[in-house]
Formats: sequence, C-alpha cells, structure tokens
Amino acid sequence: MLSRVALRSTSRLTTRAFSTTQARHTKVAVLGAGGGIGQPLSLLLKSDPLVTSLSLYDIRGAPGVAADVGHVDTGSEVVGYAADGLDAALDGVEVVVIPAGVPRKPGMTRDDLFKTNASIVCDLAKAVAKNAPKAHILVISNPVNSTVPIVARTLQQAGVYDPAKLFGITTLDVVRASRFLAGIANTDPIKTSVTVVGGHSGVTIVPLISQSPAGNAVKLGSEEWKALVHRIQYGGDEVVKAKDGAGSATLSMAYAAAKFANKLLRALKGETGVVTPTFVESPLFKKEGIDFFASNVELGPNGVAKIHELGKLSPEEQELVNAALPELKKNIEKGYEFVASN
Ligand SMILES: NC(=O)C1=CN([C@@H]2O[C@H](COP(=O)(O)OP(=O)(O)OC[C@H]3O[C@@H](n4cnc5c(N)ncnc54)[C@H](O)[C@@H]3O)[C@@H](O)[C@H]2O)C=CC1
Ligand SMILES: O=C([O-])CC(=O)C(=O)O
Repeated sequence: MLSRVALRSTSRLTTRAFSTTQARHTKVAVLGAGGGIGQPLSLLLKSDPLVTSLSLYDIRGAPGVAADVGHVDTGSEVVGYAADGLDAALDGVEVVVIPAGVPRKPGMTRDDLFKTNASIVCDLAKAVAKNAPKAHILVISNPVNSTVPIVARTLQQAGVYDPAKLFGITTLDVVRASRFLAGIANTDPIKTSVTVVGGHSGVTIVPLISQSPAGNAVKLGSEEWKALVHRIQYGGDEVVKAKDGAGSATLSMAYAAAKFANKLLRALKGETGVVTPTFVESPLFKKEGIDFFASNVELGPNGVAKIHELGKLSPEEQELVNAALPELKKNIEKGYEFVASN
C-alpha cells in the first residue's frame, strides 16, 4: 500500500488565500529528502515563499522529514512519500531536485561514487520521465559530471529530453569561491561574486577570479592565486576530511541548492536578468566533443534562456580550462556509456 503522509502546514483558508496572491503554483519535489542534504534542503525550500507545494521522497525517512518540516509556519503544503511512493511524489511537479545517492568517504574521488549513484540517478530519471516529463531537473548527486549526462540520455530514450530543463548544481563551487575570495579580499562574501565554470570535480572546477571585481582589486600573487584556486577545486575534500567518514558537505550544499532553486523559481515566474553558473548541455565546447559545460546561464520562464560565453580569461585561467576539458569529456562519456549498456 502506498504510504503517504499529508501534512498541511496551514489551514485551508490560509492556503487558498496564499494561492490567489501568487502568480503561479510551484510544486517542488526533493528525491533523497531523508538524507544529509535532503533534510536541510527540504527545510530551506519550505522557507522559500516561491515554493507553494513540497513533495518529499526517499527510500527511507521522508514521511518523518515531511511531518517535521511541515510544521514550519510558511504557506506551502508538504507531503512525504515512502519508498513505494515515487510516482505519486512526482505528480504535478514542476521542479525536481535530486540529492539521492551515496556521499564520499575520505580517500574517495567523486568518480568512485559512480558505481552506486549512476543507477540511482538513472532510475529516478526514468520516474521523472514517466510522471513529470516537463519538469525542470536539478541534479546534485555525484559525480555531477556524469550523472547529468545520465539523466539527459535517460530522458532522451524516453522521448522527453529538453536540454533547457536539466541542470547540474555547481552552486556550491560558486558559494565557496565567493567565501574564500572574500576572506582574502576582506569583502562581504554575498557581494563577492565569482563565476565558476567547467564541471564539478577537482580540475574541472575552474574559478574565473580575474573576472571578479574583488579578485582584481586584491591583486593576488601567483602562489596566492594557485592556493585559492586549489582550495575552491578541492573544497569538497576539506569537508570530507573534517567529517572523517561521516559523509561530505550537506549543510552548505543544501544552502547552495536552495539558492539555485530560488533563482530558477524567480526566472520561471518571469523575473529577467537571473544569471548564474550551472552545468548544462552547452554549445561552448561541443566542437571538442564535450556536450555539457558549466558557465554563466541566464534563466528564463522555460529554464535555460541563454548560455554565456566564458568571456576574457587570464592565461592561467585558460590553462585551467584546457586541463578541465579532457577530464570532463571522460566523465561525460562514462555517463553516456552507462545508459547505453543498461
Ligand atoms: N553537487 C554538489 O555540489 C554536491 C553533491 N553531493 C552529493 O549529493 C549526494 C547526497 O549526499 P548526502 O545527502 O550527504 O548523502 P546521504 O547518504 O546523507 O543521503 C542520501 C539519501 O539518498 C537516499 N537514496 C538512496 N537511494 C535512493 C533512491 N533510489 N531514491 C531516493 N532516495 C534515495 C538515501 O536513503 C539517503 O537518505 C551524494 O552523491 C553527494 O556526493 C554532495 C555535496 C555537494
Ligand atoms: O566533495 C564531495 O564529495 C561533495 C561535493 O561534491 C562537494 O562538497 O563539493
């Protein structure tokens, strides 16, 4: 039997009043809502007034998370679904966020997660294709450089792939870059924007410090620049090491995903000028055989509205891009091969 816990956080009267004042209803699903990222992400999405309905799914624990988060005094409705409730969880959903999958332990690379997470993500993509084929999909599960191509190919096989609606979430790299640069430049991190391009692992993470006003103003020496780039590229390892076997970044990741989701929801509602880096199907390096690349993307009412060029790079940044490309190509092809052989 479908185990379903429906918890309305407001009275019907309040819910009705809320929906009449909103330009549109936005139902968001979190797949993997019981996990280290899923739980705080669900809380942050519950706090976002642009989310009117929240659907929480996990193979374990989502009804409990829904019961808990559902008491928060915002207008959205929260429903939790147990393992057998995936189809129902996706019904009518416009935005699907996927943090389902295993995290790293010390000594592992993100690619070491491929064996387990590829099939989890592939199965969830099949369910999205069946139940919410027009949904925007935000992929958090690692390795992002491979899981996003897996979702793309899975949707393609189901005949419902729209590249404008598939995003790999690289926002944590952007958040880290802002925080780490601000620490050096003595600026307010929230106003210290840094564009991070490429992908989401090690050398594929390419921060464009030269394009950041704070990065320019602080005039980093070569060693300082290298250390900053390394910290941004391997920020995930810093957390994995500190958690000492208990997983990887969860709280900062939930913050980053909620930040990206809010930008997308604003754009879906018609706000213009919403631009943020994200890993999408991109023309930028198609000639080199690389179908997906993170760069600044303008979001619009249908998802990706415009993919920005990389802009002017310093010679050192150009070298970072050159180093990222072969690794990215390998990761993307690994994702494609998984779908082709399953
Ligand atoms: N894109 C990014 O920047 C980041 C990505 N991650 C990745 O996010 C993923 C999740 O990390 P955590 O939340 O820390 O792991 P976690 O182990 O705490 O939570 C994962 C959740 O996924 C659930 N799950 C497993 N299979 C599922 C399925 N088939 N359907 C639905 N739910 C399923 C588990 O029950 C668990 O609750 C990992 O792959 C991690 O590497 C983590 C940090 C940053
Ligand atoms: O490092 C990890 O495995 C998790 C992650 O993607 C990050 O923190 O950037």
